[in-house]
Amino acid sequence: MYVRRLELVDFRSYERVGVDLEPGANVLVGANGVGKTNLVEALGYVATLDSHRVATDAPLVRLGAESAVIRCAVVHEGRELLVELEIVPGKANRARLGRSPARRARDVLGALRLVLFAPEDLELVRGDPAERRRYLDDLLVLRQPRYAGVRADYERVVKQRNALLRTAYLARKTGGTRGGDLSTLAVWDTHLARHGAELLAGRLELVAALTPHVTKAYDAVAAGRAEAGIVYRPSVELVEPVPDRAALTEALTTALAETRTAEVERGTTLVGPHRDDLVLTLGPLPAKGYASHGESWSFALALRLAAYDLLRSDGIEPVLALDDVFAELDAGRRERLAELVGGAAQLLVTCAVDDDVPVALRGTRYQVGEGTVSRVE
Ligand SMILES: Nc1ncnc2c1ncn2[C@@H]1O[C@H](COP(=O)(O)OP(=O)(O)OP(=O)(O)O)[C@@H](O)[C@H]1O
Repeated sequence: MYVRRLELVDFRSYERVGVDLEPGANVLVGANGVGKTNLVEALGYVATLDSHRVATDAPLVRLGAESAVIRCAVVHEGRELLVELEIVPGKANRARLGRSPARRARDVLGALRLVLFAPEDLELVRGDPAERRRYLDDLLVLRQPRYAGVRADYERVVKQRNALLRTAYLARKTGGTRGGDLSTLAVWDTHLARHGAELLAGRLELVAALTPHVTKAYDAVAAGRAEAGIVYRPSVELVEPVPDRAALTEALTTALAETRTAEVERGTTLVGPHRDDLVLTLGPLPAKGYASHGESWSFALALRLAAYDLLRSDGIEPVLALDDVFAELDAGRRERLAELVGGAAQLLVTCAVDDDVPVALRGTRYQVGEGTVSRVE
């Protein structure tokens, strides 16, 4: 799979820009702050409907504009598909696939499979569990787009259940009588257990498939230092490593009953996949709190390379984007990384200085200026 063309209107710093890309390596060069990351961020957004830099859509729209458009032509198995997304902050995104409007924006998921590694990914190792849950869920959706619906349903249930618990909590605190009614909580428990089990099952299956790829990728990046592992840590007790949906629903239902008093006391939902973590280990130690800067960086890179490898083993070779990566690496690691990714169907590399990019990856070159991208022949 590769992106043949990318067009942006009012996205980030770009008023209007278009760039034809090539299979193989594409190197986007430009001074700091000219908009290189904005280009790969736009493609990442098409792949996941999510930005790797911001949690809300407003910063993606150019200052002073009302909406942003990302349009890209994706070639897969010799066929070209046009994907268009209009981002309207505060409203649902609009999307087109080919010539037809999509019913929902999430219908575009699966059209572009792209794995992006960026400096922000250090947070995968050092940051809160939410970062690692997002990594897993984005990958889950990239592999099986139907999980976008599962994820959205689960998030909606948690939000509504939390609103109910919070209202009761506040009513109790203020001594009021209104809003303290928890009679519908049992209904929300049922929904939470059902959608939560679905999401949890997806994550557990994903982690089982991903683990050997993470170990292998870290070994390749860090050259035989401690072995890297990943362990899914659920907020409920599981008897088997990958239980079936019914067992997971049961486990969540039991855990909700057990924590009911604490949840009512604290006014929030304390069990479910939104409280889980993916623990990263280096040898016998957790990476978080123990790994050095270089090890953390290698682990974050290994997580992305493992995602790329897993998607590739599913049968569709994804696009790989490396944002500002090479400047962080010493010469040995640069060469090792170049060897690992050199064969990608399409590789997008951003950098401020050409010399940072290993010779083997210097394919098609683009000069990025303020609001412009031009190919260097
Ligand atoms: N919504 C927006 N409207 C206008 N400009 C924006 C918007 N969001 C970001 N920018 C501008 O885009 C620029 C950052 O672009 P980007 O992050 O792509 O830079 P870069 O070329 O990757 O830089 P570096 O090499 O430093 O990583 C900044 O100058 C920022 O002010």
